[in-house]
Amino acid sequence: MLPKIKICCISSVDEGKIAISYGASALGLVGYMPSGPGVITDEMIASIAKTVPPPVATFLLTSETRAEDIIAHQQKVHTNTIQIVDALPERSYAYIKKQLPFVKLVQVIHVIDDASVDEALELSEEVDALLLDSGNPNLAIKELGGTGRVHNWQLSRRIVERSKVPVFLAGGLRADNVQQAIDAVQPYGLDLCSGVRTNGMLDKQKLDMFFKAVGY
Ligand SMILES: O=C(O)c1ccccc1NCC(=O)[C@H](O)[C@H](O)COP(=O)(O)O
Repeated sequence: MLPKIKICCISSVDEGKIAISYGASALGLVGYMPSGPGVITDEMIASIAKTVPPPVATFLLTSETRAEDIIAHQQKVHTNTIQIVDALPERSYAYIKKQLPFVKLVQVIHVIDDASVDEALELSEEVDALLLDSGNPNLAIKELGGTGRVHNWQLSRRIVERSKVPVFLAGGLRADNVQQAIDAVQPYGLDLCSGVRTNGMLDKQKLDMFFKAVGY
């Protein structure tokens, strides 16, 4: 089966339609972040989300880490999935699921070292999917995604082999490295932002090359 493709940093209704026309299974809509190129307003996230047809998932990327703030963020924009890009100190996944039973939860793991593998496998018990990215939450200004960098795919492969839930691979994916990434990691899905953009805009030629490189 071909990996699902999530196109992230969607910034308008038009970009969403273009990504879907190439075969995207999910769109990423980036809320407020401490850094990164893909942030849009919550009003724009809500307007894009309501135009997306049912088979395509809408991921709200939130940097909130308290359950009530995450719930309030989703209730403002009405996506069907929440992508949590930072660690939740209170591990409040069960509470969020109880409050939002029809919304899927995806936890981002920034893959840095062996501890990231342990963290991912522990959290795979709590969420609907994992997304392995290349940020650095330990910096003074947190880097929580959209870096354009690849990480250590051997660590990601170890997570995929043992995770109880589907795993998306992100971080620096492009048409010219995606097949190598698939072979190395065997993820359920792929997620990318900078690899299909030119000067911040979705680039149809790069989208075409990326989807073809994956085998669509
Ligand atoms: O793009 C951002 O501004 C951003 C900031 C903080 C968290 C996530 C962000 N982007 C969304 C994503 O999940 C990206 O698709 C993912 O990080 C991969 O990005 P890239 O390496 O540029 O393909």
